[in-house]
Amino acid sequence: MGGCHAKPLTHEEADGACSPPRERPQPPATPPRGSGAATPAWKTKPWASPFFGFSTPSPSPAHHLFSASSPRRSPAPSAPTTPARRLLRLPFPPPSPAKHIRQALARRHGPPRPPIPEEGGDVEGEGGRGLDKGFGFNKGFAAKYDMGDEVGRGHFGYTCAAKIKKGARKGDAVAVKVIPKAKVV
Ligand SMILES: Nc1ncnc2c1ncn2[C@@H]1O[C@H](COP(=O)(O)OP(=O)(O)OP(=O)(O)O)[C@@H](O)[C@H]1O
Repeated sequence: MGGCHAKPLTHEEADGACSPPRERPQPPATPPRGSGAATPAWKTKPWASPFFGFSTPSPSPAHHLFSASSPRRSPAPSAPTTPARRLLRLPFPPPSPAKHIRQALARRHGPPRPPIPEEGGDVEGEGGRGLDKGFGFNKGFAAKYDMGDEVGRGHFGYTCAAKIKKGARKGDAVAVKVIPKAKVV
């Protein structure tokens, strides 16, 4: 008959009195050295250590991290993964976010505008009037414009009144801004 005692018990007494007898874990039997035919225990038992002569009766939790069948090492193809884990598996860094920014800007501002057509150096301005880009004294400027008096000055140059000599707008009064080359650097 078992019963609990107040005095300290020896291991044998305690095992028999308060708990069912336990079996001590026995290390797996390993063949004696030199027998030759036996395979090492660490090759057949995944929890056996190749570095130590003994093995634990139950596998270590760390065993799952390193075994070939571990889901940490070879996850199943259908296993759910987090986005961060997917990024880590990419062979190259993720593409630049500039592409997404460009797409967002295109959605907001619409498609890129076509370039303004230029014909003979004239560009259609907001009012529909041609803006003469053929400026410069070296490209027939004197043949095209009849320069008048200076009407004002700015930081970069001065402005003169002029009249168009040729073309459909012949006789129109325009203002010609003259910028010295020294200011155009
Ligand atoms: N179309 C025009 N008709 C009459 N006067 C003009 C015209 N354009 C310019 N002016 C006169 O010429 C002056 C200088 O004009 P400009 O365009 O060079 O000024 P600004 O832009 O201040 O100069 P900057 O760009 O060199 O600093 C103006 O203050 C104005 O009095």
